[in-house]
Amino acid sequence: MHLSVEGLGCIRGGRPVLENIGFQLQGGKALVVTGPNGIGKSSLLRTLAGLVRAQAGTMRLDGGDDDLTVGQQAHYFGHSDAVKPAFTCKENLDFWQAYYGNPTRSAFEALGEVDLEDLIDMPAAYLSAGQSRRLSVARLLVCHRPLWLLDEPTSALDIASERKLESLMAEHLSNGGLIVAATHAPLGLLDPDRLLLDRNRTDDLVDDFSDPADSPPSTLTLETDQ
Ligand SMILES: Nc1ncnc2c1ncn2[C@@H]1O[C@H](COP(=O)(O)OP(=O)(O)OP(=O)(O)O)[C@@H](O)[C@H]1O
Repeated sequence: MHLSVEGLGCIRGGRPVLENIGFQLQGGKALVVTGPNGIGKSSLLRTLAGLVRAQAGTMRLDGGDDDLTVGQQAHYFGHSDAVKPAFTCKENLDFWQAYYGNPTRSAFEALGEVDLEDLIDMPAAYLSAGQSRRLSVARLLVCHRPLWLLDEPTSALDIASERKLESLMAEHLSNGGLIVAATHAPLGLLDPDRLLLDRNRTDDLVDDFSDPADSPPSTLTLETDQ
């Protein structure tokens, strides 16, 4: 499987946020996306997920399902946990499994992986921030989707849960899956490709009060091991 992104651009709030972003990612590899606040890391992940419209460019998952978009073949793990508070942990995972299809682990098994099995019948509203994040991690495990789009996945996780996420990401990659992760923190991924989003320093041309986030990232550094 191979993810190919070329010339990708998106507009948010009427302003260009991403322009001409491109990268290639082989199955079994992770791409770590870094860059300063507001540069467009989350926007890139949301565009890949199909949650923000691509204004320009193409994205393709070769070796995937030609009838599905890239987003339909991806787990999107965003800043907010995709958790329904009135549902129990099991009901949340059962919902996603029924919605996504391609079941892999049961809710009980997935909760066991993130050490939440004792809370299987607890309404998600009563979970702590870290427990809710772990429930979101469990969502990745109940259905197979080859591409994981992870936005700051370790936020709110304790050290043990970070280590667990590391091993789950490694397992996904060793099964030929792909990961695109936006992060400010090390994720413990072995030998990932890297994409740095940055702007050219054209501050002389910009008045003192303009927000640097007003210009889209125009410097793109891509390091691959391919
Ligand atoms: N829903 C939205 N509507 C309009 N503009 C948005 C929206 N979400 C983000 N933006 C703008 O898009 C730009 C990129 O934001 P984005 O969240 O992608 O950055 P980021 O690199 O992920 O930042 P951070 O490191 O702070 O998470 C910012 O200028 C932001 O103001």
